[in-house]
Amino acid sequence: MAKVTVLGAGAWGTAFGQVLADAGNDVLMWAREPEIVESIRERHCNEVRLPSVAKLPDNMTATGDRAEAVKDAEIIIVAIAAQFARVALEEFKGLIPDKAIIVSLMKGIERGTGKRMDEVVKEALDLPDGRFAALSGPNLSKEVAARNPAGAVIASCNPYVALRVARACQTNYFKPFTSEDVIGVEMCGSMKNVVALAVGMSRGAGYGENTAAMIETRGLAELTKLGIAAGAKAETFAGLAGFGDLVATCSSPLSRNFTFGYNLGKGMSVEEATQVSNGVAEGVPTATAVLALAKEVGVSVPLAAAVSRVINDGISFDAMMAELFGEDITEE
Ligand SMILES: NC(=O)C1=CN([C@@H]2O[C@H](COP(=O)(O)OP(=O)(O)OC[C@H]3O[C@@H](n4cnc5c(N)ncnc54)[C@H](OP(=O)(O)O)[C@@H]3O)[C@@H](O)[C@H]2O)C=CC1
Ligand SMILES: O=C(CO)COP(=O)(O)O
Repeated sequence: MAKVTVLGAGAWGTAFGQVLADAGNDVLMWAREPEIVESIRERHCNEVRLPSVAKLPDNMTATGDRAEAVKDAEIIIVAIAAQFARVALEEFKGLIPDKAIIVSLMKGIERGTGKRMDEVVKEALDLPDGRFAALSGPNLSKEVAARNPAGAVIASCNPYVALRVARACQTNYFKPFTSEDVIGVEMCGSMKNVVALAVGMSRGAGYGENTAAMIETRGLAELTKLGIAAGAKAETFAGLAGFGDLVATCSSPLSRNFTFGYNLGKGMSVEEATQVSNGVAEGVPTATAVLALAKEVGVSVPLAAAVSRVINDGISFDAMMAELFGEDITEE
């Protein structure tokens, strides 16, 4: 078993920390707020970000000190809101042990650069490809925290790294699979959030299964096309990180993206929906960020463009659908 550090004690960082602790690792959480550090270290809970868990495992503790957090770590998990990953990780540059493996749990595209989280993490830490892995899948944090059976994909260009991470997080309720398709796993995780926003909007606007199914299907086609153009493998989009996570995120009120979309569909503004959100809705910045990436690789992303119109220009869901439908008849 390994010494594992989790950077970011949000809902998913904490729930995944528990998976790692259940798998027998020594888990050290790093958080920037003293009250979260104190709550995990002294009372074995995270009342702020994961109140559904009454007691975290005893082999899980926390620190607010960056150097202490990573100094002995063999595996370092990054679970920070995607738009802040670069700035947060730059503070750890130079502190990370030479052989440590870095695993990203984040699902987003960086605004301003259009970069995936694998690119952001490697740039921020000056990390070689072979020490990086991305973990993604249908993993609603509250369900994983309740130890409901779940699966995920761990992707790395280095198969030994993927296997090492998989072994470190395998439990009787968490089933990891490995992959070499880092780009595919990253693209699935970030783009499904944009689709979940749109499905949430349709539900909030009062529409039923046909509308949701159309958005999910066309959304999967769009993210597959974009992902392949960015260098991903087609089969990844039919797997846990792709279709699997799309289904979970687009169907559950536990998803912050679905809920954020639902509130927009009911008529809230972006500001109002942000205020009532209980965690980061990564699809909001990603919907716009992905447009830069799509332009760069020459792929049209009508759904992401439409969602970004709702977010940036405040058009309604009905207006968004009217724009998406258009008048042209095209091949599916
Ligand atoms: N929740 C889920 O079900 C799942 C989430 N994910 C992904 O994991 C990532 C994290 O999600 P989750 O934990 O749920 O999100 P939360 O909103 O619960 O937590 C976000 C985390 O990011 C930290 N953070 C934000 N800004 C900074 C900063 N400038 N410096 C340092 N830390 C910062 C927050 O710290 P602070 O508390 O101080 O704000 C917090 O620990 C996201 O990319 C998400 O898409 C993936 C799978 C499942
Ligand atoms: O990624 C997730 C489930 O796999 C969590 O989705 P939200 O970030 O929308 O809560």
